[in-house]
Amino acid sequence: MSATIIDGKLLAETIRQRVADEAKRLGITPGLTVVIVGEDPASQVYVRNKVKQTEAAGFHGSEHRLPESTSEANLLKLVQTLNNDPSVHGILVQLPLPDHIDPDLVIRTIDPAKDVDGFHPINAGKLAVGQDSLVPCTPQGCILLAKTVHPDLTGLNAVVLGRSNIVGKPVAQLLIQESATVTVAHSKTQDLSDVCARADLLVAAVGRAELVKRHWIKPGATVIDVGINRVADGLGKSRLVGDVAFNEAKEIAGAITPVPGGVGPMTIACLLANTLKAACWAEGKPAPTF
Ligand SMILES: Nc1nc2c(c(=O)[nH]1)N[C@@H](CN(C=O)c1ccc(C(=O)N[C@@H](CCC(=O)O)C(=O)O)cc1)CN2
Repeated sequence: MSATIIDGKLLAETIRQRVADEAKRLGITPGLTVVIVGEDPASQVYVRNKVKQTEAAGFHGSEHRLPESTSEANLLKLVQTLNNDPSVHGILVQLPLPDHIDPDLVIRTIDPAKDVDGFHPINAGKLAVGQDSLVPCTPQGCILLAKTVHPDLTGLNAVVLGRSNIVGKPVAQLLIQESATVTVAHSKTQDLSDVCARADLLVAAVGRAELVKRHWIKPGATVIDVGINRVADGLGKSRLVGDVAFNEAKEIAGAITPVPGGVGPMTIACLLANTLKAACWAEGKPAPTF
C-alpha cells in the first residue's frame, strides 16, 4: 500500500493565512528584516520568498543584501542597528554565511526577543527547559506536519536522524515536550538503520541525499523528511531530493512528506508565526499559537 503524502504546501498556506488573520485581529503590523550576505543562489531564492510572503501576510518586510566581502564587524554593526530599531520586530540573518564570518557570533548578537530563527542560545536554552520562546522554524514545521497524522504524539517512538543545532536538537526537544519517546540518531550511531526501523515517527534531518531506504522504515510509520539536496538528474539538469529515498519509502511508510512540497514551505510559514509572536511581545499583547 502507498503512504499518505503529507501536503506541506497546503498546510503552510493555511498557517500563513491564520497568521495574517491574527495580526489583523490584533491590530499589529509585524516587521521582519532579512539580511543576506553574498550570492548563494539557493539563499537568494529563500530570502526573496521570505520577503514576498511576509508582505503577502500584511507584515512589513525589508531586506539588506550585503556583498560577499562584507566584514564580520560591519555585519555585527547592522545587527546592532536593527536590534535598536523599534519598527523591526524580527531579525533573520540567512545562513550559510561566507567563511570569514562566524555564524555563532552573529546569532549571539541578535536581540533574543527579535531572534525569529530561534537560534540564539537564550532561545535554545528556553526551549530545552520548556519555557515559552522563539522556536526554530523548520522544527516547528516538522511537529505541525507530524500532528496532521498524529494529533497526539504522546508515547510514540520518535527517532530524529540528525543532531544539528538548527533542526535535530530542537525537533528532539519539541517531541519531548509532546511526550513522545525520543531517540536522537546520527552518523556515529551503531546499527543506524535498525534504530530508525523502530520509529513510529521518523524525522530525517541528516543532510545526505536519499540515505534512508525502505528497510530503514517501520511499516506504517510516519516519515518527515527535512532534507533538501540538489542532485544531478542524469539529463544535465538537477532535481531536489530529501534525505529519504521517497519512491521506495512511500511503499512502506504510513505517511510521508515529499521533497519539494513538504517541510520546506513550513519553514517560512513558521517564520511568519514567530514574527507575529515577537511583535506581540514587543507591543505587550498575548501571542497566538498555531
Ligand atoms: N537563517 C536561516 N537560514 C537558513 C534556514 C533558516 O531556517 N534560517 N533554513 C534553510 C533554508 N530555508 C530558509 O531559510 C528554506 C529552505 C527551503 C525552503 C523551501 O520552501 N523549499 C522548497 C523547495 C525550494 C526549491 O525549489 O529550492 C520545498 O522544500 O518545497 C524554504 C526555506 C537554510 N538557511
